[in-house]
Amino acid sequence: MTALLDISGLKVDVPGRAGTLHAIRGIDLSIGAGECFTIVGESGCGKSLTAMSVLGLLPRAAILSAERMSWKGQDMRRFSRRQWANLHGPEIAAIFQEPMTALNPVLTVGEQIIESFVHHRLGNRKAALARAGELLERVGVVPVERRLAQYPHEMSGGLRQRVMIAMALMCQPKLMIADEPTTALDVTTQVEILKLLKELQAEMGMALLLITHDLGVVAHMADRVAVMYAGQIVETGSVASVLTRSAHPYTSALLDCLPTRDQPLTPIPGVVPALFGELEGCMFRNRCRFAREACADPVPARSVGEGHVYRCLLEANEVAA
Ligand SMILES: Nc1ncnc2c1ncn2[C@@H]1O[C@H](COP(=O)(O)OP(=O)(O)OP(=O)(O)O)[C@@H](O)[C@H]1O
Repeated sequence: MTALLDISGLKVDVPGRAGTLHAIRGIDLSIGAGECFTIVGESGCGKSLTAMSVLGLLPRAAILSAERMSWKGQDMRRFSRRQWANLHGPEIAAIFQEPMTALNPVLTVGEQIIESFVHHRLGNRKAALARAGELLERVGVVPVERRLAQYPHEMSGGLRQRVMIAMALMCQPKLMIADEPTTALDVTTQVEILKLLKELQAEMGMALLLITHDLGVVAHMADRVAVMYAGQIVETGSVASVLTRSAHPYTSALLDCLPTRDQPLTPIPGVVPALFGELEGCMFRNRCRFAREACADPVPARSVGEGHVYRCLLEANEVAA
């Protein structure tokens, strides 16, 4: 299968007063048509900057480099402003944690939802409104006529996120990036929105890059997963393999801290190290119960089998043992 998105050796540095932050440190990522790929990890590990890199929307100060970064075979590193603009909507669309920041408070939902369809000349205003109506109906923002005339603040958080989803689907993107799309919502609404996203992904045949800090979400939604820690992918593979045969102590620790009925959420002790200066060896070693001296040296990538890869000195079955 040819990948839609194919990235290798992606790095993002953010220079600042305290020095240069090495926020993303050489990650590889490939997403095929129609698949659901998740990136999971704790706050600050670089998930959002990865999404922003793919969208060409990094903060101005950030410096991106990559050995390869291609969209359907085209080199994204050489994209002009116009090419990025052409990508947003018909190729890649995105939804974020807080829809209110993405929606314009002074425009009606109707005005905003048709904007990219009209901008990309996919049809006139009437065709755009017809498509918006169909999509709003599909995502459950009804009655459509009334909703189109409303302003974002007149809707609940869950409804606003549904509007964002409909808006992202207007130009039939090949890939939807959903960055923590349900984190700001209550638990019941979270489940509904995730279910909706999964259904729409199948109906529209689009790929989904879902960013989350929740391995439970990964288990329900994804085909493949990349576990990120301190700007690197420490383990990746099919969800079935990574969740049942986790080989990296960080993945295993994330799985152990999932809340259950009898056990409340238990955080992983310790904190993510600051990503400044020379960074050698495994970044998880200061929190890892298996850490040894050699963990301060560069860590090779090892295979568990069938595309399941991890970066650790331990043998694949040692974490579970
Ligand atoms: N605009 C920015 N300027 C400076 N540093 C930034 C900027 N955006 C992100 N960073 C830093 O880059 C690192 C990665 O941030 P990122 O937002 O990608 O993490 P994340 O995994 O998405 O976390 P969260 O789940 O909290 O959003 C963090 O250390 C963060 O402080």
